[in-house]
Amino acid sequence: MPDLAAPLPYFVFDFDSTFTQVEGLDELAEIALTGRPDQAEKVAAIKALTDQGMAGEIGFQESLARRLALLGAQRQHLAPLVARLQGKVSESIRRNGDFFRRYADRIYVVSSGFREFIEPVVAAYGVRPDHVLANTFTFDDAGNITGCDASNVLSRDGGKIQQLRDLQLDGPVYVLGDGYTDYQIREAGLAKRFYAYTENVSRPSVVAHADQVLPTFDEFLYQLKLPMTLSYPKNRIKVLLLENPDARAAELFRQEGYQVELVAGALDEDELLARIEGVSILGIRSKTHVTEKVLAAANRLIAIGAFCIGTNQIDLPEAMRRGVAVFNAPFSNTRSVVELTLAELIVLARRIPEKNPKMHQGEWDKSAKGAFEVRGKTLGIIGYGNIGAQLSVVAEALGLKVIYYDIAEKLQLGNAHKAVSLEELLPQADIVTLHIDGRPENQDFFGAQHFALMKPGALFINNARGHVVDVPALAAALRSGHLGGAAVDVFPHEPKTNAEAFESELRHLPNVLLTPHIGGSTAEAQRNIAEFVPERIMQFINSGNTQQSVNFPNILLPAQQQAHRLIHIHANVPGVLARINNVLAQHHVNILGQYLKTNELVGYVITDIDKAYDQDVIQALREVEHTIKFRVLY
Ligand SMILES: NC(=O)C1=CN([C@@H]2O[C@H](COP(=O)(O)OP(=O)(O)OC[C@H]3O[C@@H](n4cnc5c(N)ncnc54)[C@H](O)[C@@H]3O)[C@@H](O)[C@H]2O)C=CC1
Ligand SMILES: O=C(O)C(=O)COP(=O)(O)O
Repeated sequence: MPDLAAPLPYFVFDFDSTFTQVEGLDELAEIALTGRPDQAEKVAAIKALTDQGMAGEIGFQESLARRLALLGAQRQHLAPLVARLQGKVSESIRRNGDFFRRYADRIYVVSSGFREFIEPVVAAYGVRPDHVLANTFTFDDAGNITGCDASNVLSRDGGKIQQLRDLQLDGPVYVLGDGYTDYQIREAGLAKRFYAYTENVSRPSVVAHADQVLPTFDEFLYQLKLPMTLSYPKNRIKVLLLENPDARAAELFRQEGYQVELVAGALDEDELLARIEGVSILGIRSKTHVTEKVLAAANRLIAIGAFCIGTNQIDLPEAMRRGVAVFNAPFSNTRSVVELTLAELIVLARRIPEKNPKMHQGEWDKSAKGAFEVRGKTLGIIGYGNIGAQLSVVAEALGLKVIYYDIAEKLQLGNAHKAVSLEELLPQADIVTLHIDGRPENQDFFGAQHFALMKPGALFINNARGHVVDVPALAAALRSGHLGGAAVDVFPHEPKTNAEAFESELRHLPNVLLTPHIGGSTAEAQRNIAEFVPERIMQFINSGNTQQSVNFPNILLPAQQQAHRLIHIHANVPGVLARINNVLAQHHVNILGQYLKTNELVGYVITDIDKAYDQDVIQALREVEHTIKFRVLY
């Protein structure tokens, strides 16, 4: 870490694949060879030579000479090349352009690439031509690029070392680059530190020699406590994804620059406790329980993503008290559960769970006994939420009569009839299906007295949560023959992974269809969930938007240009907003926009303030009484 009271070190940047995302010569080859049949082959050969040179496998001069011979480029290709490179400046360098303009005196770009394309690209960032050290092309009279100026030290092996010697910089030098030749400057004793820059390409032989690895330029600025655009480097945000959400989720988080770690199954409390430290985003599905103890150990947790609908597995009030926002995917898999339920009620009505295994054993049991059409029968839906209500509409289309019961007032859809109690619904229904949520009060919601109220021969379906049904009572109702059959997708105790055995007293009962909690397990649902949840979480992290959070007051404040955004989460006690605003007033900070919303436990304030503020105000805001979490977003 430099002593920033002293003059800054000199920063020596490589250009190709560091300042820009790509290699200039590779891009030039693509432009020059456009439309030629051998384009792909030649570009591939040039790229291979670039890599060999960068990794130190062949000498730099050999790599360069061989690439130029293959190139066939002309002067007229340089303007389109510059335009292309201007659009391919590394993302984190682009967003921290102010740094380059502000410290232009201390910045050099030293590259074995070519001045003709480097100078105009870095000039837009305030880097002066005399601080660009690079090769130059040679041309023939027809404008063909014939090679490079051989008198330039950078065209030779060890060129960067010699160039740094010639520069005679009068202070410590920090080199940032992706290539072996960048490391060699440090090896030769001409740089104090070498940072392997891996935002665009990571070469093991280079990373192995680095003092530090930089996944982004934000990380460099953060480590050196230099001014930066983001308040925190995204590469420091760790995501732990459990229970196999669709691969798209990890892809989206990685695209955002986060570090992602995957665990195939669920984790129990002890296992999660061992892994939660340092995690900023935890992704789970229905099986991992996020308890008070886990939340207490989660020292960096910002958000939990439930890659499913149910959130009963999360201690939501405790998450709230700790300022951890929870998001789920309330709609993405509802259709899948509806389709499964429809399939099940027909399959049960035809007694297929009994007939199918018999067929596999060679037994031909053709009979109509106990089989019925569902048309005209009554479907009793308990829990008329997103799934229950959608099922109601589709079931009516099949010719079922629908009766439903919900503790909340719900709009009845189609010709569905509302029952005021379970006692009213159960004796009327030929098929009863549960779609209530798994809140703790619903533990053992449906028991022996409810099965007794059902019609003899009626069917029972539970695709909601295992613990809402008294399973021994269900087994007894099936064994006694009172119920005609059941389909069950969810169980009080479910295996954590596919490697564990499934135990239940429902196994081996007649006309019982058992499925391994697959109500939402379709390609469509999983893909939708894997897009929806990361999007919500990233919106929360980047802009403070808590829309559709399960446990946080929902706020959406439009982004303000030229503002800093402060996020303040506090215990919901009187006077906190006044205290926040007192601190801002005392520090003469101008508020550009502000929004407060509270729920029973927490208050959530987004404040946009003027660009100009001193650092003391941030500390003072952190110290406001009853603060749970405070973040500067940008
Ligand atoms: N098997 C699977 O793979 C899946 C299971 N689920 C489960 O299905 C549940 C329901 O999902 P959604 O319809 O999307 O949720 P939702 O929240 O839209 O609907 C739940 C409804 O149940 C009602 N309710 C809750 N407790 C009740 C009670 N004791 N008596 C009567 N009504 C009650 C609520 O008022 C609400 O209207 C989820 O919470 C989840 O546990 C969801 C998706 C997939
Ligand atoms: O969405 C839900 O609540 C579900 O029960 C689906 O759970 P899963 O993602 O399959 O563990």
